Amino acid sequence: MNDYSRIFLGTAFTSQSKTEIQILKDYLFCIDENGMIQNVVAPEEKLYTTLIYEYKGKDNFYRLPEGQYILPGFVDLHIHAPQWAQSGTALDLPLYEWLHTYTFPLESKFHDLAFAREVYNDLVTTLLANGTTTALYFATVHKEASFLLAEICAQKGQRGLVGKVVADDPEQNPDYYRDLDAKTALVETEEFILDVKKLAKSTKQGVYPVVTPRFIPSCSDEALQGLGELAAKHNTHVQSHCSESDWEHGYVKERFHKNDAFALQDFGLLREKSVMAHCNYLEDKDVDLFAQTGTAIGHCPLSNAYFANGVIPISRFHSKGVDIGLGTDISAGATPSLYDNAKQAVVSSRMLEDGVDTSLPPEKRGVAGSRITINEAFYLATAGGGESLSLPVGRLEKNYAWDVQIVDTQAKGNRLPIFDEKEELYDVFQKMMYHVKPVNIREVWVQGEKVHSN
Ligand SMILES: O=c1[nH]c(=O)c2nc[nH]c2[nH]1
Repeated sequence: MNDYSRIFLGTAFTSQSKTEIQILKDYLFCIDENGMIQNVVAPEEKLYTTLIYEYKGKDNFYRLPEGQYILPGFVDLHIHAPQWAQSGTALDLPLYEWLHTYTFPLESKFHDLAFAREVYNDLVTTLLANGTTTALYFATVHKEASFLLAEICAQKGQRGLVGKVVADDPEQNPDYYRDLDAKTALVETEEFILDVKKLAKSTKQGVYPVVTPRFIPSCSDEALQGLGELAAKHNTHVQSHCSESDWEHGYVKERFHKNDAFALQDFGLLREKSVMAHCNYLEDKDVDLFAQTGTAIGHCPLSNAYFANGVIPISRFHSKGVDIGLGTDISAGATPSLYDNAKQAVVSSRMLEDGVDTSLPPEKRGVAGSRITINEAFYLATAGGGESLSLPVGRLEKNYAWDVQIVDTQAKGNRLPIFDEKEELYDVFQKMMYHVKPVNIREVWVQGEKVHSN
């Protein structure tokens, strides 16, 4: 007698490699009490009929209806939770002005816990409804409100990795929104790390504290150094922005006479569990340093269209062995959906390959070899995100967490354009990646628990 806490029978899609999709037609997924996938059983295996015989008709046996499919839950590798309150506005300014005119004033309001609760509750619910089961969040400089975000993730069942933002440099941050000084920032960061680690003990899917220098321009040397030490001492994840725009990349070069990657490395901030957002201006030596240290890139294609002043050569960086995942970068990217960002990642890569200035001859217009496919974008949103965080999520395989979204291609209100019962499953997959909306996402599961249904 097998003893699984749940068994799902359905057709699923998962990454086989960075560029290939594995189609698991009518497979059984056997989940244990810790919410981990214990077994993945193909119809041709002997065990298949035994398991169906044992579990069919029981409450813990789930057979997907016709037209529904299982995808891994998405991993949002870069998102500013407080900025949900301004999502869709103010995208007409360059980064520096956007931060000072709109973003810092908004984030400063998160000392108000009632406001923070309202925004964070709504955001976490919205992300789950969009199929995002894991998120790597920037909160604000406020320790209590940042902890509240971790608590809301814990309550709602999302795997949240949360950073109390550090921004202490009085030259670069307004008086109304910054840490008092480096020492206070470090003390509060350490308290935050310990509080979230304690919360994690009672949270099935896990919540994680993240050391979060906003970006080099926001932080003093003392804060950057201390944060590197805290990350090592408590073995935490680290996140920041890196080589993000002409202005930011230039600022770091002027201050340290080197690129962001090497400056961050000097402060101990490039680690196996580090994720750096954007990274559009990495040179080959920076990419090699990322690969050596295990640092990952959080690719945010929609945000990049507004603030990066260029398209990141994601295909080249991927081929150099760096882990890469996908981020919404709310609110510089104005959508909570990683489906939208996956599509944009493909589109941006195509524009980089072909070029955009039609006054140039075709052979001079673009950067050859830059395109990625929707398979690769799916990989970034799922397995790539899991690898970037060193967590067993983003794949439908034994010993991975049961973090999934169940997608209904026939949902009323957004029926996908599938007109042939015998449509190739790979075509169904592509149509899902291009057409799914929250209305299609029937259920979301994290660590073996249902956290959203529609
Ligand atoms: O897209 C961005 N959003 C931010 O909030 C931010 N802060 C520094 N650099 C940033 N980039």
